[in-house]
Amino acid sequence: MKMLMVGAGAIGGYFGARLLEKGEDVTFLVREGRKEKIERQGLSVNSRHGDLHLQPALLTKTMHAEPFEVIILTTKAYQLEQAIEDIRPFVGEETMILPLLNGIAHIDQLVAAFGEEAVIGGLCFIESTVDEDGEIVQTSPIHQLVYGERSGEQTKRIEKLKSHFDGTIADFVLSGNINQDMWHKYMFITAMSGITSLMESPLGPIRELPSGQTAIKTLLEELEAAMTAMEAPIKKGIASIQLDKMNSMDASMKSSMQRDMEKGQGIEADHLQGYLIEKAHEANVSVPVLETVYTKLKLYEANRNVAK
Ligand SMILES: NC(=O)C1=CN([C@@H]2O[C@H](COP(=O)(O)OP(=O)(O)OC[C@H]3O[C@@H](n4cnc5c(N)ncnc54)[C@H](OP(=O)(O)O)[C@@H]3O)[C@@H](O)[C@H]2O)C=CC1
Ligand SMILES: CC(C)(CO)C(=O)C(=O)O
Repeated sequence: MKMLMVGAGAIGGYFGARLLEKGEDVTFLVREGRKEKIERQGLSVNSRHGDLHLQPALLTKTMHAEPFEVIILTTKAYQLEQAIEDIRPFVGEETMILPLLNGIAHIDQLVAAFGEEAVIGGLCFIESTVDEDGEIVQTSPIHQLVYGERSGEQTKRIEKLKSHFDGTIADFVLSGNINQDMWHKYMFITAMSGITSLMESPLGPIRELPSGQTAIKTLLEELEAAMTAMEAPIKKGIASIQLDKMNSMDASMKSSMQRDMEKGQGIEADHLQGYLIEKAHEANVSVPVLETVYTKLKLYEANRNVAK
């Protein structure tokens, strides 16, 4: 099955390398800078699940290639508009588009560009980053990719995809309710990235403080209220399940947003927190902790723009 991984960054590089390790037919769509780097030094993954060093097939947007059967999108949300234009030549009638971005707003963007049928659902749980040498560093035990038809059906194409994902040294999970899974992950990451970025701390020290525990709980409750008002397909009481999850995670856990801020890079504030604030306002749901988080993120963005 011909797969195109769009982006060879923290998650694209990781899951793409794992699929290549298994022997799958994966090509990376990259931009010039990344292409030169990978051609020069290879694609290296340093992971607690085993290191990899590969020389993968690379494509840039101006090169010719036949359409791919599956295109896995792993850019940041603020890079998606350009990525949509760049992948158009590689999308055929039968192509499945599988986004792994955090958030939910990108689904409408992709459906508008490629149609309802082309877009399947996806998300991932992994703690991964690209270091200063361009190598991928994957740290925590979890390295899970969840995917499925947004209709919830077990179609032939999703079964085929499963047969190619199965057996990879990473946890590829076919979901029968990917819409709900994506909303739950959206809630989780909005809180997790929000609180760790606001406090500039890994999760452990925040949640050990009673006030930190209250802040996380209140934020999750605000998110559940906003999503409920939006009629998102979430489980009732999910905020408390996610609080338990955050309390059971490794104390050293950081969010990718926080790591990006530490590196002075762009962040997905509007795609994650901003989108939900807009929807909460439309539904008259009050979200003061979420707004506090968002203010911090917007100040970071403003200072970063001044420093550029
Ligand atoms: N990192 C993590 O642990 C997790 C991240 N996520 C989510 O996954 C998504 C990706 O994050 P992450 O992997 O950290 O981001 P990275 O910045 O590490 O990787 C994004 C990659 O996409 C590439 N890219 C951007 N636009 C294009 C394009 N038009 N064509 C080809 N390549 C392109 C970038 O290339 P270039 O090198 O040229 O800039 C970069 O290598 C985000 O939505 C994030 O929230 C979800 C779970 C965990
Ligand atoms: C919280 C985590 C690491 C879980 O996958 C994540 O999604 C992120 O930081 O973007």
